[in-house]
Amino acid sequence: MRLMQEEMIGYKSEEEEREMESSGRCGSIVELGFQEKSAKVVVVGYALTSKKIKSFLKPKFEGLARKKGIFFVAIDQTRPLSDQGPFDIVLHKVSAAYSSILLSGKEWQQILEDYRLTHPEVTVLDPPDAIQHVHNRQSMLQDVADLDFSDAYGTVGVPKQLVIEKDPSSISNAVKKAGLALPLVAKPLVAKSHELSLAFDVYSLEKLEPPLVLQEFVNHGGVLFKVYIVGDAIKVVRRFSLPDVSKRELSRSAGVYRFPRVSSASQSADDADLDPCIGELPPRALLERLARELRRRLGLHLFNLDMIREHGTKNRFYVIDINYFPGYGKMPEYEHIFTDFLLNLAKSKYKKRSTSVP
Ligand SMILES: O=P(O)(O)O[C@@H]1[C@@H](OP(=O)(O)O)[C@H](OP(=O)(O)O)[C@H](O)[C@H](OP(=O)(O)O)[C@H]1OP(=O)(O)O
Ligand SMILES: Nc1ncnc2c1ncn2[C@@H]1O[C@H](COP(=O)(O)OP(=O)(O)O)[C@@H](O)[C@H]1O
Ligand SMILES: [Mg+2]
Ligand SMILES: [Mg+2]
Repeated sequence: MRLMQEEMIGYKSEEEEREMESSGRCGSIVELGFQEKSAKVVVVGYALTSKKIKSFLKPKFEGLARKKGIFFVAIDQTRPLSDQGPFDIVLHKVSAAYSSILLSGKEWQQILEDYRLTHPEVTVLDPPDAIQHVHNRQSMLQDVADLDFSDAYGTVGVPKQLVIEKDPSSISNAVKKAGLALPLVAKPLVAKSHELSLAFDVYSLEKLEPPLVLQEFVNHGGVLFKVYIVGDAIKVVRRFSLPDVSKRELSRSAGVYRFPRVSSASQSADDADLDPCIGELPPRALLERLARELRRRLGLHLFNLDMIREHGTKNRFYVIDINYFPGYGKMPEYEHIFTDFLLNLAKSKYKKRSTSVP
């Protein structure tokens, strides 16, 4: 059976796209000195790492954006934001690593927050405190747990987990008390760190350094679904993941195995000849509802979910990771999806502004 390679929801037809282009752009009207005539354009200020600029602001993407009237302008973090632009949209990924040498991550976050409050006409993608919420592996999954998602298409939960703040010697007791089943995945509490350990006995976990999240390992046939969300649009791709651990293997193994970074090494599984029970994409209706709920609860437009299907079940899914502003450059057709998203955002803001004028 040939599996559908990818699934897109909320994607516009070329006709709609042309219509949008010819209907004139929205957002603020900016006189750009380098253009012959004044034009309605959308100005997007960005504060991203050089790694992100390289993977996301690719020439093909910037070229398409320009054609649609979207211009990207680098933000100078050493100058007041109000003196720059004016921007319609500010695109950023908040983290200590993204601040300039003159600013700490916290200071940059405060600058963005103040700017957001004093410039309601600008859409700051996304609010810094909402991003912080998914920087911690405990709080990131709380909304999925609270959602307790279940419908005709399947269920979505989070693996049973436990946070170890400090004192590694208490781990074995804490694990037994919480009733977590082996094997366990240990992840740094801060989502920015990607080192991962797989433990086959509780005592070896005491070698690890808290703060940690300990999570039950869920067998999923070695395939993971990356669900990319860009506003209302969703795109799903398959990636290879950690292989299943059998009962026999578990009973014969001990110790803890460390992996420097599983996800970045994992390859696309879209072209692999997979057993459909493992590789079939999560139902589209389920993803639409889940994404809608999470967008609202998390207050984010730009994120992805790492989802797995419990091996042997029809549609019992777990969300194991949420990433803010992930590697969209790896998402097929991101150029069209992202530019449409930016145009729609500017358009809705512009509409709101013009209707609120007395
Ligand atoms: O750079 P990429 O393409 O590997 O993107 C990373 C993401 O990969 P993905 O798109 O999910 O495959 C990656 O996702 P995973 O945590 O690896 O699942 C993170 O979002 C990472 O950001 P950070 O290091 O946590 O701040 C992302 O890194 P940054 O590009 O934001 O530095
Ligand atoms: N509870 C789990 N059960 C099974 N596999 C897991 C679990 N948690 C993580 N993994 C595997 O480890 C990888 C990395 O974990 P993840 O939580 O996504 O962290 P990162 O932020 O480093 O990507 C996942 O992509 C998946 O392959
Ligand atoms: Mg991940
Ligand atoms: Mg992650």
